[in-house]
Amino acid sequence: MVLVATEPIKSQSKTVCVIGAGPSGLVSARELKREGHKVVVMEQNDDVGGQWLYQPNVEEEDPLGKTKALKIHSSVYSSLRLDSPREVMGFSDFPFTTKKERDTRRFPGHEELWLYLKDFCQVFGLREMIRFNVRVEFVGMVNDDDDDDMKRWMVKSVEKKSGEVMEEVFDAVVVATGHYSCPRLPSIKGMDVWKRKQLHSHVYRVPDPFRDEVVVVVGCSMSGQDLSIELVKVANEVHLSAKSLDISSGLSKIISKHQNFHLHPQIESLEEDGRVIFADGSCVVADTILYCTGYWYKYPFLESKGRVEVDDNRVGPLFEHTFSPWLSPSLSFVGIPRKLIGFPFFESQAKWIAKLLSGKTCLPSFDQMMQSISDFYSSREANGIPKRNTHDICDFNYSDKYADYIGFPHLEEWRKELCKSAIVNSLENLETYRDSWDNDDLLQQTLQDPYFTQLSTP
Ligand SMILES: Cc1cc2nc3c(=O)[nH]c(=O)nc-3n(C[C@H](O)[C@H](O)[C@H](O)COP(=O)(O)OP(=O)(O)OC[C@H]3O[C@@H](n4cnc5c(N)ncnc54)[C@H](O)[C@@H]3O)c2cc1C
Repeated sequence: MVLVATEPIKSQSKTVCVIGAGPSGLVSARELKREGHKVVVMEQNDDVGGQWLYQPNVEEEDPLGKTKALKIHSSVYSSLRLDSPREVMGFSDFPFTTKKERDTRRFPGHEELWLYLKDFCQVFGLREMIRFNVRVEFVGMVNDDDDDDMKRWMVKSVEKKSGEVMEEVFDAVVVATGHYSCPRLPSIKGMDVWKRKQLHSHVYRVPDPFRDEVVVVVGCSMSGQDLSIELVKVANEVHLSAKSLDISSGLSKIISKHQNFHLHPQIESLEEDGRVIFADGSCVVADTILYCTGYWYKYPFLESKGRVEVDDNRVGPLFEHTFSPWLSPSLSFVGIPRKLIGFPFFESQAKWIAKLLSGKTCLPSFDQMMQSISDFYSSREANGIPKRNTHDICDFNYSDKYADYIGFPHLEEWRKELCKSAIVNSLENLETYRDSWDNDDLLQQTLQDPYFTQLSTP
């Protein structure tokens, strides 16, 4: 498509509020700083890392996450290891290499990624831009009636310890608040009358509380599989309820290895006496139901007057999952797409936003952005992809197309190959794929790539 660009914005340096100091917010702060913008990052936690800042104490959190204000951001559990090899995860000029006396595994535990993000902050001098323990409670336009393309934004925040409220106006806001914190629950008959323990994986940390229990795990995606495999070692029985019984051979192998591990179809109903009845008529009396059923996108602080809304987990309308046609370039979102190689993609989003704000590039016209969004929705619908999966992008061509908008290099072929290889391995050898790598040639080629020998400089 030939794009008719809107006028580049005039002034070079902007005041920008980035909300969130997870991977998306950190790389946004770096790119904005590099472009000469004045950046304030507001982070509700007391350190950087987002999901990767492990929060072990979940006692105060509502186990089903139904309450309005969640206290805990991270959904990471103690034993979690990355599901993609470390080599594919790093930002373009800051490889996620191994360090002495750290977790040097190819699929390291979560703490290693948190340390990588802390190193990233240190090397690029990001900490001084971050206000910790500051929660953003309101973001709204201050000049909505103006025709001015460049809206300005009121950001109201609360310092969590002192309760001090701040109101500030910024030229632009980058929303980088993540989307794996607000539990999404299925609607199951009898859920409200089932009196035993029900919780969402958001508050699962360790297997011990489930020792000797009968546990029903609902949902068979990565967390559902990982947690079932962990629980089967301590629980009396684990019953995994999946939408489809057509599971990977890797999962089948594990189920057949354990006599106390059972696969079921979806739950039909929950009964007051503790029974869980499945769609095929089978039934168990369970102690606990653990919902591994995903998360909602949520922006409770954002007052966009209907210009960006979440409808059935679609955040929109957003051009390329990043820009609202009405509110760009002063309002943008980083980190919305799921299932792509995350960090390099967040980096390309951040670069685009930073260059737009400094007027070095521009967006297509309003009509073109709306048309592109509409075409995208139609093509997803034609392919039978439900609205709630709008932001699931499993296609490397998409990240390449995205990179082309700003002249960011395409993902290296080795990254794509490593990623695909890990997926194939996990489908076959779910229990062992993180520790046994059967494609040594590919790995050797990868490690010779200049990416791993370049120096990371701010
Ligand atoms: C269990 C689990 C396993 C995962 N495994 C992998 C994996 O193996 N590989 C992978 O690439 N990805 C994985 N992910 C995805 C992970 O979310 C991304 O890697 C990454 O953390 C997304 O970064 P982000 O910065 O967009 O969001 P987050 O990491 O969620 O960071 C958002 C930040 O915004 C802050 N924030 C939110 N609201 C506010 C507010 N109102 N005011 C101030 N601050 C706010 C939060 O405190 C947080 O620090 C996993 C996710 C989960 C839950």
